[in-house]
Amino acid sequence: MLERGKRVKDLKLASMIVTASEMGKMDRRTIEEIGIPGVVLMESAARGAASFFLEVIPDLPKRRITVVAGSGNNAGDGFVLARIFHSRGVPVRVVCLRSPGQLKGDALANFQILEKIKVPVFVWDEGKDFDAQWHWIQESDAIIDAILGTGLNSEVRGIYRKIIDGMNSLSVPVLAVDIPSGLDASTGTPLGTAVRATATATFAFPKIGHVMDPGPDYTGKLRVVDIGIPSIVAEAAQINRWWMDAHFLSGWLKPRRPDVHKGNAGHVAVLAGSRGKTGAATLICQGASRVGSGLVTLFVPFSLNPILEVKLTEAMTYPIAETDIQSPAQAALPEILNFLDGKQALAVGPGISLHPETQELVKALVQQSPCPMILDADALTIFAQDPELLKQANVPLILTPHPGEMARLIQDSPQAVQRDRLGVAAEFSRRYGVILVLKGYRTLVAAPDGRMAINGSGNPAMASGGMGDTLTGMIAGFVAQGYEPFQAACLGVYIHGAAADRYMHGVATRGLLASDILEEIPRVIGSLESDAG
Ligand SMILES: NC(=O)C1=CN([C@@H]2O[C@H](COP(=O)(O)OP(=O)(O)OC[C@H]3O[C@@H](n4cnc5c(N)ncnc54)[C@H](O)[C@@H]3O)[C@@H](O)[C@H]2O)[C@H](O)CC1
Ligand SMILES: [K+]
Repeated sequence: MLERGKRVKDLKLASMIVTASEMGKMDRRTIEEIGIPGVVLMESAARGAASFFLEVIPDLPKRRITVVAGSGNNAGDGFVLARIFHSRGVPVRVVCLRSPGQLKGDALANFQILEKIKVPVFVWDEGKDFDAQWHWIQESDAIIDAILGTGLNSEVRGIYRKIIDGMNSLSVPVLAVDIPSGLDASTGTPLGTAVRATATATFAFPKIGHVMDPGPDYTGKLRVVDIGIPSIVAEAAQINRWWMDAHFLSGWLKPRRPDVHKGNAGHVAVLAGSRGKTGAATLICQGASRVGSGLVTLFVPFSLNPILEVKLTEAMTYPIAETDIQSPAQAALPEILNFLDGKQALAVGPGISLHPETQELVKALVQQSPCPMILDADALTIFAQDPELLKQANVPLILTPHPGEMARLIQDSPQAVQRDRLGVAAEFSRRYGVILVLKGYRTLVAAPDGRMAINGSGNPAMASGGMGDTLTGMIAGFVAQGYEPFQAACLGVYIHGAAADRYMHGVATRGLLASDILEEIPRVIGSLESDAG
């Protein structure tokens, strides 16, 4: 879980997720333009890391701690940590993987202090036998990884690789400074190899590498340590990538007016369902109602109407013309368009089938709908052949693909999507001018203007049919209540996962039904409303 530093100044800033280079620029501006010396940042970083590490391993002071250091400022943080523990009488020692002669600046200054206070330092000699030196690290009860941080710039090889792999083979907790060594801070990909940390203390802001797969497997428990980067520097960085949690969304939910009524709390129209797929339509409608929409109407193929009248209570149904496979027919277009006048959102897709007539109906709706549309499931596949058609919309579009549907939309493989989730989502959103919700572990919400939100809620129990339908309805519900499409998508995505978290808290990692989370949705909304104070 992502834990916040104690002093959260600006919630939006506290939710920023940065790349290595964005962080490096903020460090440099803080030091060179604002005038906070690097050693002060280094001291703050190490002291924050020390207190977090002591929280994670309370008996740390009783352990033989080895700081394994590289050659840059990540090592510098490690040297300060060694000094902190040494000053508390902890049997700490330092193993330098590079000659101290290569150290410079703040790292060298802190290394020289270690020498003066007689902290035991061992300098690894690559010319000597590995096993004869390995005991310096092996004889540890805890290891602090200060080898590489955001300065990683190539694949880890040679002695660094051997030592990192060796550390990973020990059954000793490894506490990472800033980023597990070897993990690319900007992507979450290990470059050759990476430390599998028990916990990571990172500085100022979480990095993409901490939260995007497989980064969390290496990061372990994460704490963001506030080291005093001035908010003027963070704001000037104009980062538009955020971690989505209650902090980030707090204040987004507009208070309900006392005189609100079902006629002015948003009317969601839904086009979903075909023979054998009536459950999807049901879940969309219920998701939309549960986030607070005033009214929900489901367009349903005529012969299925009696079924949906039984399955739905709060939502109304509007029987429409159907094809020979009981899916929505093209002939339904005029009635649907006429009904949409004065409605605030149209959700389309789950279970409607790929019947040619249904495809033509959906394409016509994208061109002519008077209200924003949320496209999911079959509606996404319909556009996979020709995503350019999405540009014909005169209203905002929100697309909610899972990786397989995303792959079809970009004519590539799901593996290619998963290899670069942020890049694929951002590029598709920008190119077609749509809000793109790329579902999966750490669902992403991308906007054409470059905004990107990474979802922090949700759990593996959500891997079950119907979850996406519920989400589609929730997002449509927030659009219908007047939230800007990016915000509506963020609220839907975060609350959807948080509702699943609430329901499954302490239960299991499986067995969750999409309908189970419906009752939890207002409880999550309630906690966000109370957060807003
Ligand atoms: N975020 C902050 O406000 C602060 C961060 N600090 C720490 O500084 C490091 C970044 O330090 P930097 O000197 O830029 O780089 P590293 O220490 O991460 O790397 C050292 C050095 O390693 C070499 N290198 C790069 N890739 C490889 C490789 N594959 N194999 C071997 N060697 C490699 C390269 O020469 C690098 O320069 C940040 O993580 C924080 O820990 C500040 O101390 C406090 C403020
Ligand atoms: K590190």
